[in-house]
Amino acid sequence: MCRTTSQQQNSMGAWHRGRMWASSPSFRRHLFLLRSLSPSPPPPSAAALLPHAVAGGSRCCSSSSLSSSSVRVHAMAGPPVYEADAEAVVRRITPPLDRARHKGQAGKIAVIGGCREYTGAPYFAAISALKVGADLSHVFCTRDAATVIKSYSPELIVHPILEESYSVSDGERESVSSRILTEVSKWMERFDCIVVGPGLGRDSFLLDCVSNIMRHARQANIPTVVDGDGLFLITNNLSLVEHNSLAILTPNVYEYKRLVQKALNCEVNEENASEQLTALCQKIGGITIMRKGKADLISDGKTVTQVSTFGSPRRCGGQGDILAGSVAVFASWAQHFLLSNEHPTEKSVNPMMLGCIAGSLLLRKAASHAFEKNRRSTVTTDIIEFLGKSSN
Ligand SMILES: NC(=O)C1=CN([C@@H]2O[C@H](COP(=O)(O)OP(=O)(O)OC[C@H]3O[C@@H](n4cnc5c(N)ncnc54)[C@H](O)[C@@H]3O)[C@@H](O)[C@H]2O)[C@@H](O)CC1
Ligand SMILES: Nc1ncnc2c1ncn2[C@@H]1O[C@H](COP(=O)(O)OP(=O)(O)OP(=O)(O)O)[C@@H](O)[C@H]1O
Ligand SMILES: [Mg+2]
Repeated sequence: MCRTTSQQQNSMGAWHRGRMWASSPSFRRHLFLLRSLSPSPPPPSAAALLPHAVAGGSRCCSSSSLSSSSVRVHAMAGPPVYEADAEAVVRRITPPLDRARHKGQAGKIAVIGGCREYTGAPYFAAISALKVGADLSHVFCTRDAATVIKSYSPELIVHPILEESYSVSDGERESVSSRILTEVSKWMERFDCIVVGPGLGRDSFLLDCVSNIMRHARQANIPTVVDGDGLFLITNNLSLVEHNSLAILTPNVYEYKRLVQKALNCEVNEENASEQLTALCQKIGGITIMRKGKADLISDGKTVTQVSTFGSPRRCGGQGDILAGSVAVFASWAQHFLLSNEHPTEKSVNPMMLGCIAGSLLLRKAASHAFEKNRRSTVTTDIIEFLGKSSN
């Protein structure tokens, strides 16, 4: 009969415990966290799961060559940036299509935007939120824009309540401003996330009113995605988002440049992209920023991650609007997912980061499908058509 020594028994026990740990849900949750949000060089076993590590926003080595020394070298040029396991993030935070659920439980989103010039942007953001899987999507826009946006889609709930300077006399400003805030506040508590800025325009009176709406959303703890002209607004008044952990900024290349100039008082540094992004998040405090570009670089000032799945070579306007609407839905799903999850490690994950990761991947996949079908004639509506096929 084969007899095992106590040392062998101990090591067998450890092996069994290891196997059980490896197959346990908490181990899988651990791996998921390492793969999607690892801020520092992961242990060797987890390193193998990382598709690749990058520094300064550009790819530098493959997983097989990921060693602590390579990470150290790149860490000198800014914190290492790992490609997020965005597929895993999307799978994990997307709620099941459960027959027991009722309308609203998969999310209620509002877009604050739409003026005389721009009606496409708020429509793209709001309809994308619905197509990603939210149950209700509202748009708060000016009167001029409302009829146009309604005519694009009967699915959207459109509130024609914002006003631009040209339609308000000096004497009316205060009362109109407070009426607008009262009107939006009635709805605010119902929203899981708001998107401020797509097609908002830059009228000073309108932006003052939207500043009040942002302050109200913050008091009500509503996650807020700031995009387009919303970024113009906050760049000139950073206190609107300072230390708001529920704020997500999604700047494009020009919006990022203006933000860096204003907040850091310097120019964009491509060599040290991740370090600069981290510094920007820390300077503003508490917020999450997704710097859009060839790779979407995402940080909350503590970790930096990126999504670089190839989407499409078409750069038609409106893709950022799809992204903003999608991020809003995913951020609210991530918040619900983490709140209903007991695991302590996952409690420390930032749901706003997960929302950005998931939104970025979805847009890129949809853009890729649309380009395959439409080639150079691909436009934003073509991409929206593929949001369903690209999600879970
Ligand atoms: N169909 C629509 O209604 C659309 C409306 N949009 C809205 O349009 C508004 C303005 O957004 P934009 O992204 O156009 O913002 P900007 O007004 O900042 O940029 C306009 C364009 O000017 C150029 N530009 C800006 N800054 C520059 C710089 N420093 N150096 C060189 N070129 C520069 C770029 O080509 C840029 O695309 C936003 O409210 C946005 O949401 C866009 O989302 C696109 C689609
Ligand atoms: N050079 C690029 N290569 C690949 N993808 C890109 C590139 N630039 C942007 N993207 C993708 O397109 C998405 C939208 O980014 P973009 O910079 O076009 O936003 P935007 O200018 O705000 O768009 P919008 O026209 O809606 O305002 C980003 O998430 C990113 O994934
Ligand atoms: Mg934009």
